[in-house]
Amino acid sequence: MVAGPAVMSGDAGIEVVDLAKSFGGRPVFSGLSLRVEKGEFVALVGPSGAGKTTLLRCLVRLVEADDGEIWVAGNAMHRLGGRGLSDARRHIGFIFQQFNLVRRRSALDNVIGGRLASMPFWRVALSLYDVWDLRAAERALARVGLRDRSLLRADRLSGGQQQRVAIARALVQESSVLLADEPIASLDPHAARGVLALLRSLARDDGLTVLCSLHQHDLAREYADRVVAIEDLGSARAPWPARQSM
Ligand SMILES: Nc1ncnc2c1ncn2[C@@H]1O[C@H](COP(=O)(O)OP(=O)(O)OP(=O)(O)O)[C@@H](O)[C@H]1O
Repeated sequence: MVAGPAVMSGDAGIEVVDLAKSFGGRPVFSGLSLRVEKGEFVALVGPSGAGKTTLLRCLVRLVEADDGEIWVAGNAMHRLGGRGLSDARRHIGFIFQQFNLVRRRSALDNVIGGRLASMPFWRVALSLYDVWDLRAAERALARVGLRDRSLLRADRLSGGQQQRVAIARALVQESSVLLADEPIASLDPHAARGVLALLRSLARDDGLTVLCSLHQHDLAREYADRVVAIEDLGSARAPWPARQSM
């Protein structure tokens, strides 16, 4: 990894420089560079196996890159460790295809879960949240259009509503960057459009930086400010035969 200042002087929301990752000696990508401006909604497309999930996970160091620089919200993620890395991750929202909600807990409880890292365990176990946390969770649910669903159990909500709860959980972390990995893959077309419209609004109206992997190129073009193909970002080399299946 390249040495450098711990805080980026530029103003990108996300910047990746010369990133390389292989698994067991098989390269997924190398020399991959990407810049996403603050407040920009970028859709990441590419064939199955091209490395979209790997790239998103590298950004938060859930997967360790072999080489390169990773800057997210001004933090040099590639240089951080321990507490510094945890603190940086706390302000990066990660949205998954399968929502990852606690099904038997209310929407509100799930959203408050986004603040767990800053709460003592006993308060979480007893659902003793302070007023500030509650208000923040209610605001986040209102922002995603679910003010009137806050007390419903997550498994009583539709797929689109569950994904909105997951987005609210990311918002309550005070994230300035949202990483979304196939967030609409489990949704019907109507709900999928609703989630993409919400991500677009969070970028345009709230200034969040959004990087979202998608398979549907038409929806990517319709909703994102910019569509990037992972294979154009560097020497992306999906392990054969994944690229062949396109
Ligand atoms: N933990 C791992 N160990 C070994 N190989 C892996 C691991 N994670 C991913 N890969 C491989 O890396 C390549 C990229 O996978 P990745 O999931 O990032 O692709 P993707 O573009 O997100 O695909 P999809 O669109 O199908 O989700 C694939 O060939 C995959 O098999």
